[in-house]
Amino acid sequence: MPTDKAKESAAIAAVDEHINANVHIIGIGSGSTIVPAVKKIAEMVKKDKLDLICVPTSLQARELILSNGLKLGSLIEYQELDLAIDGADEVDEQFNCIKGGGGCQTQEKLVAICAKKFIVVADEKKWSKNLGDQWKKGIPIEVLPIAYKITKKEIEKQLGGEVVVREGTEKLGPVLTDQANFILDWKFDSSKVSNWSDINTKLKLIPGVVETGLFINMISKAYFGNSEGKVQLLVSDIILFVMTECQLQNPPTDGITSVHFSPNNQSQFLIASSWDGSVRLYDVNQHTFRHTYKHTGPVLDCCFPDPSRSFSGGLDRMLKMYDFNTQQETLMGYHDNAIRCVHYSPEMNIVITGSWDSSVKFWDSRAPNCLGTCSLPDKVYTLDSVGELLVVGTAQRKVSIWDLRKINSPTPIENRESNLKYQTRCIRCFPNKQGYVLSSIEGRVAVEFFDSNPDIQKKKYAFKCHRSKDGGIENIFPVNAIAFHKQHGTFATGGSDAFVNMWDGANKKRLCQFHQYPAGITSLAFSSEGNMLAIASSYNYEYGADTQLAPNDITKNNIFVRRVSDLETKPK
Ligand SMILES: O=C[C@H](O)[C@H](O)[C@H](O)COP(=O)(O)O
Repeated sequence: MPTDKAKESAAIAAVDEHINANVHIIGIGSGSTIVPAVKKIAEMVKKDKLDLICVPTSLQARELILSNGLKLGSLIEYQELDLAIDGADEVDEQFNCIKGGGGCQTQEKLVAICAKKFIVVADEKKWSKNLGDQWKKGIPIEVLPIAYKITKKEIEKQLGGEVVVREGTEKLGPVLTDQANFILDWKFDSSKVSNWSDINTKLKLIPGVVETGLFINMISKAYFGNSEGKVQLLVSDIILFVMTECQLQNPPTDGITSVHFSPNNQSQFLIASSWDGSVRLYDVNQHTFRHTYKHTGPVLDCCFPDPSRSFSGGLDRMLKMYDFNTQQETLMGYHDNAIRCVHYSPEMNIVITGSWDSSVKFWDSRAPNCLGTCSLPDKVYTLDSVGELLVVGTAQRKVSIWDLRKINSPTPIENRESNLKYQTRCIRCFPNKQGYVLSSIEGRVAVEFFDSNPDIQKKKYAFKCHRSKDGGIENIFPVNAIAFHKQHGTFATGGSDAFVNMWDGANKKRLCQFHQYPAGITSLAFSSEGNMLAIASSYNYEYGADTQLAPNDITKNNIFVRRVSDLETKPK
């Protein structure tokens, strides 16, 4: 259902941003939008071993906390909450909010005032210019049962409009709140209201009123999701940024090996190569699939030197160039075994291929012309270049560094061994040309430097990631993908645990973790502007036929395009 998707994306974006190891006591709101938020909180608590106590705003919230295995607290024990996350019936541009459409007010407001931050999650239809533009059911007001007729009369007398006693649907008579009070819904003429704070004060001064569903000046941040999974974030009546996560339609039908945005600040297009033998072109802005071309076997890598041309190679050993404008393909040449890596060096304007035939070849990007070949000690698994430097990772944990200015008579500048004990999976160079990040199949990442000066070499380090603990057993996942954010120098890693982490390598810190994707992450790419991250999620055969252990739905191959913010990608 589109609304469910909208609610879920808002809930997940808020939880992703606010729940971490520094948060210990939180308020849990009521309604339908809070349901995916609590599910996500429970996942994070389990995965990151968070010590979190949840204070409910209603009986529904209490049940939600308990059924998701979270620790329950109460306002009797805790009056200082790190934050509260709750749904809303309407939020206006002044940050006023109506709540209580589902029958809660007093407990919700108590939780909200105890929280240092009050975070609202809702679908985009709840966001309006003025209260009452969207929400037509009136302001919910909790009143003492004995006083309901008096308060109804008094509200109508003082404020005009019409007050309706909220009735149950399956049982005759007024609805009871969690505090066993009645609810009046005050239907007002929004054109006559200019100051919601005054209205709230007037309502609260009427005898018999316990609490109102008007939340004035209480929201710290509000997240609004839409049916495409876009989330808009509202902070003090300014839209700070738009976070988008959309899933591309018509994804590859088998494992996705590589994704790349078109370069030069024209990130409208994205290409993806796959084990299904295809290279697909998508228009990211329009969310449309544009075109595909085929190889005669699985395609293991591709690159996108300009918005109209791609290069690709795979098990059929061929390097192909494809022009999306003319829809013509050119066979550039062959390797003696599968082509595992296809990379474009913008600085040298050449295409570089690495193969399981233990060689790397350099290609003229304009014509089928091989410019040089270099021999490697073993099968090439990964390569990347920055400026004139090329780094190649092969089987047997070998790493060699080459000078791209000498491709006619290539000899390595340096041969190294990976600092990680297990097979190399991915290497990506720092945009500042000082080093590279290398990941292995054993949930670990190494940060390495080119300069052999011992003082610089002292700075290298490695860290564990993409691991989880389950009943005392540590699950360790391959780190398949690395992508640098060129503007901030930070990087993302994607693992077979289906998670994407953002790292600040210089300060040795994790910046954030996105939600878990349906299957392992096989490729990541930032757009050249740094505002989007493409995330390929597909089964990578780590579990062979024993797919019981594999995360979620291994039959799906998906490409997600996430609009990323500075909050997620910039060093703090
Ligand atoms: O009384 C109910 C609460 O105020 C809810 O948080 C509010 O009605 C929004 O609910 P939903 O998330 O189901 O739209």
